[in-house]
Amino acid sequence: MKVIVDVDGVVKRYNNVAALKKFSIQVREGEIYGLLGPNGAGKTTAINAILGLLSIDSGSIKIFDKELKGNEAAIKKQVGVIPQQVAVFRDLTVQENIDFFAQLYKVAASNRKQYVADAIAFTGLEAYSKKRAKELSGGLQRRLNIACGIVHKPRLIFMDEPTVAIDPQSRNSILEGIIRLRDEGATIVYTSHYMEEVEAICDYIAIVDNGYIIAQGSKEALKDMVSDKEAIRIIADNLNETVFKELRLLALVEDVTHEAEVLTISIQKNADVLNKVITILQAHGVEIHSINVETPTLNTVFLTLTGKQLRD
Ligand SMILES: Nc1ncnc2c1ncn2[C@@H]1O[C@H](COP(=O)(O)OP(=O)(O)OP(=O)(O)O)[C@@H](O)[C@H]1O
Repeated sequence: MKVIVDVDGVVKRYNNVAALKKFSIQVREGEIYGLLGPNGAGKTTAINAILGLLSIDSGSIKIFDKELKGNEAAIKKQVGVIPQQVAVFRDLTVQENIDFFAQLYKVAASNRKQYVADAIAFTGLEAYSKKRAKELSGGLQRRLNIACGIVHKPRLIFMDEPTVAIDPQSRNSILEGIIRLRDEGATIVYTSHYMEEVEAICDYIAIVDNGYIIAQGSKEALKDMVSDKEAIRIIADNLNETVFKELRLLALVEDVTHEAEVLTISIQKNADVLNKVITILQAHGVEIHSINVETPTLNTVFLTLTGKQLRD
C-alpha cells in the first residue's frame, strides 16, 4: 500500500521542552492509523506539525509524496482535520456551520448542498440540522465538529481525540463513522489515550511516549511482543509501600505499579503466584475489593516498555 503521510526524524521543541524527538511515522493509504499515548506524549504536536500549523526544528514531513510548503492549497483540499477542541460557530445552526466549512474548503457550488446533506447524514445529525450549535449537547457538538471536518470528502483525515468527554452512545456512533469513512476509501490518523478505542478501530498502531514512537505494528503484533506476560489487577484499600516491596520480591513477579486503589502486578504467563499475592495483602490488612487476571492488552505493552500505566 502507498505511503501517504511520511514523517521522518522530526524534532520539535517548545523552548526547552522537546515535545517530539526523532519522531517518524508512515501512514499507508486506506488504513486507520492510531497514535496511542498518554496525555502530554506528543500526539497533538505531531498532528499540528504534519499539518504545517507548527514549525519543526528538524526532520522532514511529506503528505501525498510532497512537502507541504509550496503545495499547501492542493494538499489541504484533500485533507480533513477534526481538532481536539470543538471548533464551530456557536450561534450558527448545524447546517450553516457545515456549509461554512464546505465553502472554506472550496467545495464546488453545484455540489455544496449535497455534500452538506451527506455530512449531516453521515454524523446522524438530521434531526438537529436547524438547531444552533450552542443548543447541542457535548456529544452532538463533537459530531458536528466531525461533520465540519469531513464535508469536503477528504482523502486523508486527522482526528485528535474526538471522543474525549462524551457519552457512550455518541462515542460508538463516532467510532462506527470512522470505520465507514475508511471503508469508503479515506485514510485516517486517529489519536487517543483510550487503548480500547484504538484496539477496536485501528489497523496499525504507533504507541507514543515522551515524544518518541516506542512501538508500532498491528495490535496483534504489538501484543505478541508481550505474549509471555499477564497482569493481575487488584482494587483494594489500605495499600502501602511495605506491601509493594514484598510483592516485588516474589519469584516470577516482574513489576508492581499502583495508582490510587488500583494495584497492577505484572507476572510471567501462567505464573502461579495469586495465592502468595493474596497472603501478602491479607497479612498487611489490605482490604481487597476485586481481582482480575488480564491477558496482554496494549496497556501491557505500554507498561512493559515504560514501567507506567497508559490509563489516566
Ligand atoms: N505551546 C506549548 N508550549 C510549551 N509546551 C507545550 C506546548 N504545547 C505542548 N507542549 C508540551 O509538549 C508536550 C507534548 O504535548 P502534546 O499536547 O503534543 O501531547 P498530547 O499527547 O497531544 O497530549 P494531550 O492529549 O494532553 O494533548 C507536553 O510536554 C506539553 O506540555
